[in-house]
Amino acid sequence: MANHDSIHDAPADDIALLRRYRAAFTQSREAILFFQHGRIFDCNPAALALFRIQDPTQLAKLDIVKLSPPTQPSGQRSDMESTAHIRLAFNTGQAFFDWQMRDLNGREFPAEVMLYRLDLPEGTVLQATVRDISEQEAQRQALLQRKQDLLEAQRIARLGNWVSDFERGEIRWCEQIYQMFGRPLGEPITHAIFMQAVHPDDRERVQAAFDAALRGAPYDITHRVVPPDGNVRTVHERGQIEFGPKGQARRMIGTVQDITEQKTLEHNLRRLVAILDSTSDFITMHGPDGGMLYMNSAGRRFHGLPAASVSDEWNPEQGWRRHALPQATRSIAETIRFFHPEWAAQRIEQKAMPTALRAGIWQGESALLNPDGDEVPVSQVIIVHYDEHGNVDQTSTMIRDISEQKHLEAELARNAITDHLTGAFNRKRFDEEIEKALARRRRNGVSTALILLDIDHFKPVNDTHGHDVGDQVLVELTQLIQNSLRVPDFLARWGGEEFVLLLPDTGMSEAHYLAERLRQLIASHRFGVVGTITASLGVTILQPTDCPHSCIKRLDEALYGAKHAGRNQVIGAPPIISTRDQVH
Ligand SMILES: Nc1nc2c(ncn2[C@@H]2O[C@H](COP(=O)(O)OP(=O)(O)OP(=O)(O)O)[C@@H](O)[C@H]2O)c(=O)[nH]1
Repeated sequence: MANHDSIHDAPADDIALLRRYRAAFTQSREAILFFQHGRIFDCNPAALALFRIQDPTQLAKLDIVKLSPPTQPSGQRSDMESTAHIRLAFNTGQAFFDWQMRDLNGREFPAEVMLYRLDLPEGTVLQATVRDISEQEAQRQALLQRKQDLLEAQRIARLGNWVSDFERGEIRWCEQIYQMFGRPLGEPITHAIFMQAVHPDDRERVQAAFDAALRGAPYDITHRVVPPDGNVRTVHERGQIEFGPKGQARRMIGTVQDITEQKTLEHNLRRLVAILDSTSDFITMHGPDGGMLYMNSAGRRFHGLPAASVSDEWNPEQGWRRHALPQATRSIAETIRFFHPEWAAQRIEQKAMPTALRAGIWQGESALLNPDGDEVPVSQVIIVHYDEHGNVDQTSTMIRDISEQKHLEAELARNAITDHLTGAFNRKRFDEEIEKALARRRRNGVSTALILLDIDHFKPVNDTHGHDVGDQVLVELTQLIQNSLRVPDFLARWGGEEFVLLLPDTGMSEAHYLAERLRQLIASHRFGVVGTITASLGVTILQPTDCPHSCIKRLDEALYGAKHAGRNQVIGAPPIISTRDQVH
């Protein structure tokens, strides 16, 4: 603009040419600037607009350095960098470079700059063509970001994509696949290299799937890969073939997903379920609403439900599935009533569940109903699992049939208080009973009687027939006595061939009468090969001042009296009354 007057001095053709150039210069959408010694002396309207130069007369004062920020994105100082480019343009005639520019309003933008050295009659000047590439740059950045996001998403999903271009005969893997297959990044890939990475045991299957895909079948296969580090991974591959117009396979596009962790989890879970299924405890799992999701084999056997395999009950996509479980197990309330007797159901609802929900676990005893409706005692553990928000996620129960244990416990308890040969109570139990009887006597004055019974001449029975026969006599005698007692009467083996009876609410004459009846019963009974035997009996009643020792002593004395008086008789103490003569 500063030099356009010179056009008038030129010949006509040149003038026409110059006008054309001038028009092109003026209308160019690219910013064109001329400068010399660092000062701009001409520029086109596009440059004025780009650099927001309002007043063209300012141009002459404008230092080229003013159109750049002090430093470039690279961190270099703009003045030093630009000097280098200008020097290059001077020396070689041109210099192309990307440059961060700044307009007079202070907006910075990236640009492509082309510097040309123009050797004109009036001296050497530089022409700068500046193209604002901020939009392209923004697009490039957005594209780069999208690519990075995609890579990141693929990395998170452990997903890689590949293309097999049959026409060009090349396979392209994304970075993820190189990593998954443990190949050096950028290595040219062939089908052979891919197959080499596939686990040897899976190669045949993968090749068959690939061949089928070439014939149009969907390529969808899970197989293992063995990277050079030897850490076997499991991948899921999916692919799709693109066919050309003549039906020829052009290329195949596919994805590879590393599902090693998922597979490991799946395997572990299957193993755990297998363990759950092999235990003899009954295990159930319930969803957040309490509906039953799973019952292990032991539970199914106990309740007479159809057996189930792990895959019937669980799969990786759907989790637990209610396989062949009764309708009535869809809610917690129904489930509890379905499996437990009423008292246990109430205990679980009112105590067990509230405790488990509060503390995460409850353990205690309850009972189950077997398919015949019989009650089976069980020990039960209820565990409540919570999710990360503190909501109930699942409830598990572990139930153990303790009928055997209960039976043993009862037997042990019985053994502790009974004589193992005769089944009568033992001395220890009698000691407790006499204490209670004495306390009762003192408290309410009700009479309690004691009878001590000793077989006469038992030694010869053993000596003649052997100890086993002697034992049998003791057992039979116990039965005989037991059968003639009332419910509250108490029989214990005092020791050897001696038995003691405690008879609540019984006075002296009544006790005497019973003792006499027993004596006659024994004397008239035939004890197998032994034939008949007799017994001597002592009788007494508890006195308010008695202690166990004093009453037993009295009883012992009465029995001694009966023995001394010739055996096979009843003696009461005190007073000493013999009844043999009365009965015979
Ligand atoms: N078979 C058997 N015999 C027992 C058992 N306990 C004690 N005896 C026997 O009972 C007999 C008791 O004998 P003694 O105390 O001499 O009295 P007895 O022969 O019954 O004579 P008197 O009591 O004086 O009439 C002994 O031979 C003991 O071995 C037992 O559990 N089984």
